[in-house]
Amino acid sequence: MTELTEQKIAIEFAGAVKRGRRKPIGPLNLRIPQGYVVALVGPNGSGKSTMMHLMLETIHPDEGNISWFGAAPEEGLPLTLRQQIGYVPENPALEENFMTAEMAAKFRARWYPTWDQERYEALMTRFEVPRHERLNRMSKGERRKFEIAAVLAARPKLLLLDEPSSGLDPFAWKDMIDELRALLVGEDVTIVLSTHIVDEVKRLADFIVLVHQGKIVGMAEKDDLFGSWKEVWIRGAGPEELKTLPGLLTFCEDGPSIMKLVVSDGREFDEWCSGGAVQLIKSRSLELDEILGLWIQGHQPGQLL
Ligand SMILES: Nc1ncnc2c1ncn2[C@@H]1O[C@H](COP(=O)(O)OP(=O)(O)OP(=O)(O)O)[C@@H](O)[C@H]1O
Repeated sequence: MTELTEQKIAIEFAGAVKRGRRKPIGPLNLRIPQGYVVALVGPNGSGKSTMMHLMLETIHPDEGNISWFGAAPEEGLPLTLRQQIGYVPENPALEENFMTAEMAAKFRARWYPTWDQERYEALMTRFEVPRHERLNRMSKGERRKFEIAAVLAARPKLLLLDEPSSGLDPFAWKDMIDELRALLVGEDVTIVLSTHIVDEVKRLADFIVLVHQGKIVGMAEKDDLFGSWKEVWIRGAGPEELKTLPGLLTFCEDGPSIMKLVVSDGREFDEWCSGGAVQLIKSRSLELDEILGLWIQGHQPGQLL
């Protein structure tokens, strides 16, 4: 993709800090490129939902600022922009609890000028959501399906999804992924997604932002992250020889004269290996949780921040 500096930016955090948490969240510095899917990942309590609320302006930063599509209006988010932001919260809003899905959809149709009733109907049918049930009487998954149908029907320019698949059965989960992917093809929409589901990251995200203890550890392109870090087993090199291996992250002995390594750049490793003295026994790509673990420890993947 084009360099991030040349990209249009949907949301920018510039030194934003939110206090009043057990630990302050921030300072956050982040540029979310327009038209891409950015997955916020990180342990529980690291600050992902707080970042969503800052992006929605349901809370304000105590320091620094946030801008939307290149503007940081002093008087806050203008109505016209608010109406272009769709949000699926981690826990559904209480205000709509006593409405049926139909009533809540009517309410939202008035709020969003881009509301697409046909799309809403099609999604509700596809998800098999009971239309005349009060939202607080729905199962957790049914309620979540309504939230997703309603947020997609609003055709937002910026879509904030806080653990959207929580409570969804695998069929509905696949439908949701398909719908989100379809949305990305046809429209100039930016999606920020907070998730703990590896498959969701793999299937949707363009970029991954790792959040840890209220700080942004970094932002990387998903394909770079998944493609390059590898665990390899070799014979014929000890700790001394390994000093010459570029991109070595960790190593340990794993049997007689066998070393197990994690390397950040598969190609550099292949070149290093091709000298002849070192024998490659086997290799595997790291899983996301392993990659994130190393990243939190301070090993840097190709980063954009
Ligand atoms: N309304 C609030 N008032 C004060 N502190 C809060 C509030 N909401 C969250 N926190 C605190 O802020 C920190 C970050 O919470 P946040 O919900 O943003 O994390 P998260 O990364 O979304 O976690 P999870 O993965 O569990 O959803 C936590 O220490 C939490 O206790």
